Amino acid sequence: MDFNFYKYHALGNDYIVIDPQKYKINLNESNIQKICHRNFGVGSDGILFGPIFDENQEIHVKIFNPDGSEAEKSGNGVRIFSRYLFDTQYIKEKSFQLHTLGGIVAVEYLDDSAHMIKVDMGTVNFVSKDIPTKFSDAQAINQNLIVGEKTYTVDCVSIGNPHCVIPVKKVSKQEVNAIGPIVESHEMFPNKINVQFLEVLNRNNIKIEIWERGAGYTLASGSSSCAAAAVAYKLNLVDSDITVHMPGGNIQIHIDDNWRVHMTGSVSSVSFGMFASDLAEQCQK
Ligand SMILES: N[C@@H](CCC[C@H](N)C(=O)O)C(=O)O
Repeated sequence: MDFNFYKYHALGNDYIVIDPQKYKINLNESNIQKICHRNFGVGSDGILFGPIFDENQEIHVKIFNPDGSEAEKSGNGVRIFSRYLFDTQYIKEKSFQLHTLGGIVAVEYLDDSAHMIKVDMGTVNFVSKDIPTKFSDAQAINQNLIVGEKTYTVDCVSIGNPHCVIPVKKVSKQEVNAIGPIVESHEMFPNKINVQFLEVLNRNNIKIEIWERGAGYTLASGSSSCAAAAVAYKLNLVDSDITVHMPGGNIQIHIDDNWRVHMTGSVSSVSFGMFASDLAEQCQK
């Protein structure tokens, strides 16, 4: 039986997979918002729409935030989508390449059931205008960001999607919920930005709290883990193998000599199902 949607989570960061090869749907902004809504829809931190095959039969995925915006990349999203491709037998090999708007990622299944997945997330980029930010320094490292009455020292980076990392003594959910939405839409970030508060525990462990662009507070984020680890490494606060601790669980990061970020983490299946008549009819419009 073919289902309309599949749901997975990666450390509590949950995504709905909708497969255009199996289910026809009009994924406009309003329909995405409805599906992701935790009261009016199925509920999730985003939608993964794929596989979409190009002329070379290479696989592409589109990543949507719950506000309906499209993200260039998602670390948990690519692992979850890779697990879907494994579960539905689109991919039978141990490794393959997946295309996202933010670049190609190399995926490797680490066990026979694809519960642990390793992804080469690509190279980190600290160049202010590439991220993009409006900082005048070439690199968006150690920049002052005025948020209300307070000035934060922030470090911004792109791993395909944009991130603003705020190193602090101790991370708190309360602070990320208060400051995150302001930083996300700050005038210094023309495409908006994902926000992480970063606490360095020791040279191999960091802790983050996350405010995601287009999604809000999330329990975990793969690209945020890459961004925060890369900033901590750039500031020489950690070594190249880092465990990122988040409220939903841990992700392992390795940064190689060329600043490529390798991310390893789990994926769990949650449910599959059908959109029932009211939601289904709305989403065909
Ligand atoms: N949950 C993701 C990030 C999803 C995209 C992000 N909200 C954006 O707009 O860039 C992850 O695991 O990386």
